[in-house]
Amino acid sequence: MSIPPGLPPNTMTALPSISGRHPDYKDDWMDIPRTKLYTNVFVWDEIERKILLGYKKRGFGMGLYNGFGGKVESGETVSEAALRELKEESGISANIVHCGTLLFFAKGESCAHLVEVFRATSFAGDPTESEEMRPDWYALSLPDSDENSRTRKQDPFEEAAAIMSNDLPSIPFDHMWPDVPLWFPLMLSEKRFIGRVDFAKFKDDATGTLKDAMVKWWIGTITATSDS
Ligand SMILES: CNc1ncnc2c1ncn2[C@@H]1O[C@H](COP(=O)(O)OP(=O)(O)OP(=O)(O)O)[C@@H](O)[C@H]1O
Repeated sequence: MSIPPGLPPNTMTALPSISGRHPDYKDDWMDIPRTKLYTNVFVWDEIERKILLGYKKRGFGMGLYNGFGGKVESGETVSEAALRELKEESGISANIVHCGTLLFFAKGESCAHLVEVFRATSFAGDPTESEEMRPDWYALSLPDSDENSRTRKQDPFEEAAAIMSNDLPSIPFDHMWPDVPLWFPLMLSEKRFIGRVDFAKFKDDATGTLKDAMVKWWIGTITATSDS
């Protein structure tokens, strides 16, 4: 499948890719009226095997865990916005590296989120709760999938890390945006990725309420040649 509309069109072949759709969704990518630029920063410590996530206390994504980020304000670069939001929401500073570009659109909304994702493994300061986010450390791990558990069992370093594991809680993937498990493993393995996920409201069988579900998605790993 080719790179979805709305993503940087001149990106070199992005391979391999992960794509899928909801069984009840037959349409193509939705038309996006407008796009706003956002940042999202994930900070982890390779040695202590821990990752910092924030619990969103208000507004968009309230009740979910995520990296730290927000809207890019006029006059600032994307990296400046990423560092500002990280500091405002978590109290820390970090050496950030850009690793992904993700486009999210929910049916009926007036605006899509174009999210520039950054990673950092060196940082300064103590995580501090803000009005918007409550930061906490979680044990560094991959989301559960057949693929991940297969590779984990084969990797002696992962096994050793699990044995030495800290007492931190595991990453609450069930209380994060549903797209996170699609690209999180790419981010942790320091790959570069682009992707798009469209959402629509579906009835949640368990609660009977309408819930945003992923209806169409595509994530591609950017090959090394795209830098040239
Ligand atoms: C749909 N799938 C998604 N998966 C993962 N992350 C997602 C996301 N969709 C949005 N995000 C992130 O959610 C934050 C919203 O930021 P948000 O609080 O709205 O921005 P900002 O802090 O500027 O808002 P205020 O106006 O100050 O409240 C920001 O990090 C953005 O990257």
